[in-house]
Parts: sequence; C-alpha cells; structure tokens
Amino acid sequence: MTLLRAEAVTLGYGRRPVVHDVTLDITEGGVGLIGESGSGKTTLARAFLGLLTPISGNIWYGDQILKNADLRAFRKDVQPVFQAESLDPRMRVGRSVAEALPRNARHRVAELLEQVGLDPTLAARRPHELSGGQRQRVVIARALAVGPRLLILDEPTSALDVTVQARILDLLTGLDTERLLITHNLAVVERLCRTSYVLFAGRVVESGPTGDLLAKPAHPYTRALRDAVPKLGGPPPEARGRTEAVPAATGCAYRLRCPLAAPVCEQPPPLRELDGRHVACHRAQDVPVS
Ligand SMILES: Nc1ncnc2c1ncn2[C@@H]1O[C@H](COP(=O)(O)OP(=O)(O)OP(=O)(O)O)[C@@H](O)[C@H]1O
Repeated sequence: MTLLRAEAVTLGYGRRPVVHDVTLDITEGGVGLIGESGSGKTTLARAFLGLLTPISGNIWYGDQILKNADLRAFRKDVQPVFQAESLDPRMRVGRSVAEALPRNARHRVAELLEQVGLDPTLAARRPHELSGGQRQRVVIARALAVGPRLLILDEPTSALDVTVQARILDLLTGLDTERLLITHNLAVVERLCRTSYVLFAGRVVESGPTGDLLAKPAHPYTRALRDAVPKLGGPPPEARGRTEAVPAATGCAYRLRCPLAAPVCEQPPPLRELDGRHVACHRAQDVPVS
C-alpha cells in the first residue's frame, strides 16, 4: 500500500476548482509533478499535506481518508520542504532545527546538521550568514527532524545556482525517504523521480516512468515542455506547441495550443494506457517520436 494517494481529487479555492479529478499514487523511487506556473502543482501538494480539503474525491493516508486520520502520526510521516526563504531571519539556524525536534531530542541538532552535510558550528549563525545552498540544507534538516517517511518538496532548488543545485540533489537522492517533488525543472525530476505526472490546467495529461515520458512524450504538452528546455548552443525552442497554460473551457484543455489539434479534440480526451503510461490525448499516437 502506498503512504499517500489522491483518488479522483478535485480541489479549489472558494467555489472555483483549479485541480480536476486527479488520481495519483506516491510510489517508491520518487514522484514528480511537472507543469507550468498555475497548473495546480502547489494546490495538489497542499492537499497532500492536509492543508486543503478536496471538493470531491479523497486523499488517502495508508488505509484511511486523511481528514479522518491520526494527524500526529501523519505530521511525523509526511513533512514539507519549503524554500530557504521560509527560515525565520532572526533565529539562529540551530534553534530553527531544534524547534522542529521533539522536546527530549533537542540535542540532535548537530547530528541533523551533519546529516545534511553542514558543519555543526554553523548552528550559531542566522540565515543571512549562510549561503543559499547552506540555507536550503538547514530547511531539509528541519524537515528530517521528526524522521519522516515522505518529503514533499516544492521547487527545492530553484533559487540555487546549478552546481549548488546538483549537490542538494545528491543529498536528496541519498536520503532514506520517499519524495513528492514539484518543479518546473525537468532535469531535477529526471534525477529524483522514478515516476512523473504532467499537469496542464489542473488535469493530469500524462503520467508514467520519468525516463520514458521525457524520452518519448506521449502527450503534445509533455513534448512542448521537454522541447522548451533550452539546450546550450542549440537552436531556440520551437514556437509551435508553446507551453503557456491557456486552457480551452471545453474538450481537451490543451487544444488551443496544440499543434496536433483536430475536431475530435473538442470532446474531452479519455485517459488511456499507451506504452506503459497513461495519457489523456485523442492524438497520442500521432505525437512525433524524436
Ligand atoms: N490561495 C489561493 N486563492 C485563490 N486561487 C489560488 C490560490 N492559490 C492558487 N490559486 C490559483 O490556483 C491555480 C493553481 O495554482 P498553483 O499555485 O497550484 O499552481 P502551480 O502549478 O503550483 O504554479 P507555480 O509553479 O507558479 O507555483 C492558479 O490559477 C492560481 O491562481
């Protein structure tokens, strides 16, 4: 049984749904949520953290619906990793980590800092006296303090430069925890997540093994996302298949942007299995393979 699962979940703010009918299992080997700004990634993460109740559908924590579950156990099992800016600027970082520890375990600050690759003497500093990468490590140490089984990471490395990013990714891959990772960065997903889900306008348009999904996208939007990654010295990304999230109100939400759109796309696309993944596209067979 997976630790956390979304089952046909619709989420929104007020009465406006922004995530529609999403089913997602947080399976072993890391799960990535990919999609442009506004596609609903953070909203889904909030629901997985128990911070947003579904309009319909359920979040399952083991064999219990999350809203009926033991929240103390849940908070120990599932921890968010926020961005480094979330650290209190006035507080010494050792105290920040200590506050996340149970009262009788506050002596473990040095051990946790070491676990994330920081010199324990840094505990006496305030966040502005650390580098961005060091601050991010402190945030990870805080999340690890309660011994979670799953980390939910929202853009954990987006503020860092590439080499620091790589070291934080090494740290995360070496940890003995499961992870749900939200990011725009496909290279990060490839490193950290065996399985990925691609969201467009609050809907999962494709999901499956990350390597396959990026090597041979089955949905035109996944392909556009992949092709939008600038390659050093390469040609600029194609203008066709742009990735801005301008959804159609009926039928396939992506059809107004899609280079393969056809009259059939005015009907909602069914989710079907293709080459080991799930894809919601009438034209999946026609997505170019290169
Ligand atoms: N607190 C809120 N109140 C009302 N609408 C919200 C709120 N938070 C997000 N939204 C809306 O919900 C939709 C999804 O937003 P969400 O933050 O989940 O997207 P995202 O994919 O995480 O984007 P980003 O990558 O920019 O963080 C957007 O249309 C956004 O404007």
